[in-house]
Order: sequence, then C-alpha cells, then structure tokens
Amino acid sequence: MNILEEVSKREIEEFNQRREFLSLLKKYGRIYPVISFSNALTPISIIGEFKPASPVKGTFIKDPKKEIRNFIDVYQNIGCKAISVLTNKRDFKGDPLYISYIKTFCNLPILYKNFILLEDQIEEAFLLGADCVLLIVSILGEKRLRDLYTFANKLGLDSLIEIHDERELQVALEIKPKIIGINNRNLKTFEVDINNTFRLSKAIPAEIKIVSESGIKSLEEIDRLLKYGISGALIGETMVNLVHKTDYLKLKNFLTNNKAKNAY
Ligand SMILES: O=P(O)(O)OC[C@@H](O)[C@@H](O)c1c[nH]c2ccccc12
Repeated sequence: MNILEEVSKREIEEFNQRREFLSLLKKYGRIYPVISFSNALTPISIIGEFKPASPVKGTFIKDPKKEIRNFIDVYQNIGCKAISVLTNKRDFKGDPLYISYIKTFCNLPILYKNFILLEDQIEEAFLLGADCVLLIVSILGEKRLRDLYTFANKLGLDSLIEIHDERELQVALEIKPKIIGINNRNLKTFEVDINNTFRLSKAIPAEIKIVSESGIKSLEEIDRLLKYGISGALIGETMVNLVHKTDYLKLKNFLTNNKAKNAY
C-alpha cells in the first residue's frame, strides 16, 4: 500500500467510529446557507489552508485549537478568497468540527479537505457547513468520482476535483467539473513540482476553473500562476510559516494591487 492508500484507509476507519456523530448532525440539519466556492475564485485567489500537520513533514501547528482563530483572521485580513480545512484527525491533526467553528466568524467559502470515499463523508461536510468537498481522482476512479460528484451537486456543494497527471485529467474532464485542482505533489511519492500545473493546465478548457495545489512558496510563483490564468492557489505550509513569522504584508500588498488592476 502507498501512503495515499494507507491514509485513506485510516480515514474511513476514523469516520466509521464517529457515525453516531453523523446521526446527531442529521437531526439538526445544516445551519448556514451554502456559499459558492467556484464563484469566489478569480485569477488569482489564494485559498488559505488550515493544515496542522502532514504525515511526511510532521507537526506545523502545535496547538491548532488555540491558534485556529488567529490563522483564519489573518487569512481573511490578507485577502484570501476561500479557506481549506484539513478534517483528517490522525495524519493531519485536523478536525471536522473546525469547519463549524470557522463558520461562526468567517464568511469565506470553506473546503472540507479529506480523503473522501463515501457519500456519508460528503453529508458530514454539508451538515457541518462546508461549501466544497475535495474529490481525489486517484483514490476514486471514474465511476465513484461521478457518483460522489453527483451526490455533492445535489446537496448544492461544489467539488474540487483533484488530479496529478494526464490520465487523471482525462477522467476528471469526463464529468465536466466546474473546478479542477492540479496537485503539484505526487501523493504516492510526495515529490513536488509546480510545473505540473503549467503542463497540465494547457489541456483544460477555459470554462473550467483551475486551482494549483501544493508546494507554492513564493510571490514569483503566484505571479506566474496568475499570468497563466490559474484561478486559485491552494497554500498550506507556506501560509503556516507566514502566520507564525507574522510576515504576510508582501502577500497582502500583492493581492491588494492585483485586485486594483483587475478592477479596470
Ligand atoms: O502545504 P502545501 O504544500 O501548500 O499543500 C497544500 C495542499 O495542496 C495539500 O495539503 C493537499 C493537496 N491535496 C491534498 C489531499 C489530502 C490532504 C492534503 C492535500
């Protein structure tokens, strides 16, 4: 089994242990209206990821419960257009409950970031207040991808369809999604190469929004993504570093200037 298969398997075990929680959520229903995730993405929008840890690099945020408010406040303040929240507990030290907490003070659309294999996981995301779910082509295959995409659509949720190579891109294009996420990280080997976005984006029709995911580290890279017409940059580790070093002014200025340019 590769890392991706192992993490997905553990997530399903974890999810099955909280089935009672899902029943409880179902009783109360969803509180917040769904916000369009795809409409929030215009070249170039930063999707700030709340990522407490990774299975390969270890812990990024020591006390996520204590720090989450500050993180999301900073993400909003610098001009992020959407938030991604790791909800996998064991390997990423995330929590599904972070979604409903963030909803109480933040109006940005939220992505439920996890290894989704079951309709029930999408239902949990919906009931907690998420606006978008991540569907990873390499763990789903064509049939399951289509089923889960349809299910999310019925609930009014957007899906970020994650691909890593040409073959997965062809599978994704079959369902005519609104948003495709090109992962610069190979989730089987964890190698990162941002050129993956530039290479694969050429074969994606203009009406589909593209999000570049993983390994984005500099303003130069964000600028290059912008020039390629990429709609979104999903950034985890680098955002954590910026928040911890309170070193986000350059990014904030870049996003403000870019907004000003786009206004004309
Ligand atoms: O921390 P980074 O390198 O900026 O990466 C963020 C995000 O792309 C990454 O967390 C991610 C992309 N696809 C995933 C699937 C599951 C878990 C995590 C991910």
